[in-house]
Amino acid sequence: MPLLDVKELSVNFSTKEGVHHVLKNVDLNINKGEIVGLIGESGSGKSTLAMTVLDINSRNREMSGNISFMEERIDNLKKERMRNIRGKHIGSVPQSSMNALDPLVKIRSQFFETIKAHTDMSRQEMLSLTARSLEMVGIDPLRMNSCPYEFSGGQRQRIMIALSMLLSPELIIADEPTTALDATVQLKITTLLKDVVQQKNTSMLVISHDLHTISRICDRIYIMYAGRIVETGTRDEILNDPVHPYTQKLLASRLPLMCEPVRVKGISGTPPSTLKKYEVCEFMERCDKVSDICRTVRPPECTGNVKVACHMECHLE
Ligand SMILES: Nc1ncnc2c1ncn2[C@@H]1O[C@H](COP(=O)(O)OP(=O)(O)OP(=O)(O)O)[C@@H](O)[C@H]1O
Ligand code: NI
Repeated sequence: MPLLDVKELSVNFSTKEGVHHVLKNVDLNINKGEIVGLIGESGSGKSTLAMTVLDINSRNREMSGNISFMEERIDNLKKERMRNIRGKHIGSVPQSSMNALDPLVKIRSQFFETIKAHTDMSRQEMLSLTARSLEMVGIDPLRMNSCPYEFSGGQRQRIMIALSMLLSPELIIADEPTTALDATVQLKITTLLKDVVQQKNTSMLVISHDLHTISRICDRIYIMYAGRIVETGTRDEILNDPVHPYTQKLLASRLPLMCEPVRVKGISGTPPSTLKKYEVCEFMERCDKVSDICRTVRPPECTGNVKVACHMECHLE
C-alpha cells in the first residue's frame, strides 16, 4: 500500500460569491522513498491539495473522497490526532515559508517549540538535534541563536527545510520551495531537498508551477489543470514523451536556465473559473488539438491505469 493514498478527492469552497470547485476527483499516491511532483499553473489547486492532506485551511471547505496515510484514514481524524501527525509524521514546507518563521524569535526557540510539541527530549537533546538539523542543510549550528531576519531568503528556506525534517517525518510536503529564489539558489535548494530526503529515507510531495526546475528531482510527476490531474507518469515519460496537450505546452514554455535569454512562450488564454462546473474538458478553450468529441464528451479520468485525461489518446489509435 502507498505511504500516502489520495482517492477521488474533490474539494469545494463555499463563499459569498458562490461555490468554488477547486479539486475534482483527484487520485494521487506516494510510495515509500519516492519524490513525487505536483505541477500546474497558479490557481490550479496544488496548495489546496497540500492543505487538505494536512487538514489546514478547512474553514469553508467541503470535501469528498478519502485520504490514507500509513494505512490509516486521515481525512476524518480528530483535530488533536491530526496535530500529532503534522510535524511528527508529515513535515511541511508551506508556500512562502521563507516568511513563515517568526522574524524576531531565535531559530533555536522555534525549533525547540516543534520538538516540545511532539517529544519529551531534554534540553541537551534538543540542542544537539537542532544543531544536527541545521548542519544538514548547510547552516552553521552556531547561528541557532540568531533570528530569521538576520538570514538571506535562501538561508531562511534552508532553515524551513531543516525545521520540516526535524523529527524525521515519513513524508514531507514542500509547496513551491524554490519559487521566490533566484535561479542559482533554486538549483541549490532543489538539490538540497533531494539530498536530505535521501539521507533521511523519507518521501516527498513537491509542488511547483515550474516543471523545469522541480522535475529534476522527481521520480514521478502529476500534472494538474483546473483542479484535475490531466497526466501522470514517471519523470522520463513526462519530460520525453508528454501526451496531454497541456503537458506539452508546459514543457514548451519552460525557461531555459543556462541559455541566452530568449522570449518565452507562455500558454495563451486563461484558466477556467472555479465558480463554473464543467461537463467537458476544462482545457478545451486553450487547446490547439481540440476536436468535436472534446466539445461533447468528458475525457477519461486519470485514475487507475488511465495516465492521460485526453481524448487525443483515442485519436492516436
Ligand atoms: N478558503 C478558500 N475559499 C475560497 N477559495 C479558495 C480557498 N482556498 C483556495 N481557494 C481557491 O482555490 C483555487 C486554487 O488555489 P490554490 O492556492 O490551491 O492554487 P495553487 O495551484 O496552489 O496556486 P499557486 O501556484 O498560485 O500557489 C484558487 O482559485 C483560490 O482562490
Ligand atoms: Ni499554491
